Amino acid sequence: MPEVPAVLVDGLVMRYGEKTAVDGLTLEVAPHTITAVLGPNGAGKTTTLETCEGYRRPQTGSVRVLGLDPVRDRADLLPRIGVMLQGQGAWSGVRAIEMLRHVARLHANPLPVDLLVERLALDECGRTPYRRLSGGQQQRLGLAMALVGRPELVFVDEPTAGMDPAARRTTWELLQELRHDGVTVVLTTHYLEEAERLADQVHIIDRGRLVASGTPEELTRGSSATVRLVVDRALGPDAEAALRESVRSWSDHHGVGLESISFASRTLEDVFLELTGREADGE
Ligand SMILES: Nc1ncnc2c1ncn2[C@@H]1O[C@H](COP(=O)(O)OP(=O)(O)OP(=O)(O)O)[C@@H](O)[C@H]1O
Repeated sequence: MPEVPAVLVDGLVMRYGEKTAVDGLTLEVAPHTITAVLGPNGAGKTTTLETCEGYRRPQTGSVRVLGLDPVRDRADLLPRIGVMLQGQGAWSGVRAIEMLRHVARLHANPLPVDLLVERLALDECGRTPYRRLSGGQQQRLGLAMALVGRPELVFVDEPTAGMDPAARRTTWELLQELRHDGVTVVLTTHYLEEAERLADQVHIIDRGRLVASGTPEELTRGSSATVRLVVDRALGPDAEAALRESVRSWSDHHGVGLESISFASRTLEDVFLELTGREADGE
């Protein structure tokens, strides 16, 4: 028997007064995958996620999460899902790690708090009251709180917004490890690179409707206009000149106009991570 979809949104319509935020949205999330929901500001992503999390009741259509109704079956569902909200709600005066320990105690079989503290470098903000944490620290704490209960499914709304590049990489690694361990991850993001790197499946929504679905490869396949060549070592000036010459002669031969050729040894992110003390992943 095929496994139940981790999330099934069917004909969902959500309105705020006159404003239709979600307009007949249907989408499915396969278990044990990372699915990215993309869309411009106001597309209805957060509203959809909040409905899946049981914070809002579908006005029209239905939502099933792990086969359950997020409102009616909330008590059964809550221990099985992790939620990282945008602008994480937290008690402003509570210290970061106390809060994480508190959330851990609410779960039957929590992850060791110290492990999360170490992975997400939360020790640097352990005694700081929540309201004094930087935006990126609040995000990391929010992620830790979403994961501490060992959920089967996590909803992460713009998980890396406001994170520095090192924290963003750690978050990507953590999300990939979760998928490897069989957890389903549903994320929204405005960083297309994030979706491209992480997601098995991408849903693009606009004005509350699904406009495209597919793997990143399926969505980006087509005729190529940008060709990127990655070589395994730094090229000296002679090798660069020879490569330029070969490319020019190829383009003359095939009648293809060249708009630019550029050479770069590292990305700005590589330089940043090197200078701020964390090695790039060697990718
Ligand atoms: N509580 C609310 N009351 C009234 N309108 C709302 C409310 N929440 C969201 N909206 C409106 O519904 C639409 C969808 O909002 P939503 O937050 O779901 O979009 P989003 O795709 O998550 O956007 P973003 O990328 O900016 O986070 C927007 O036009 C927004 O202004």
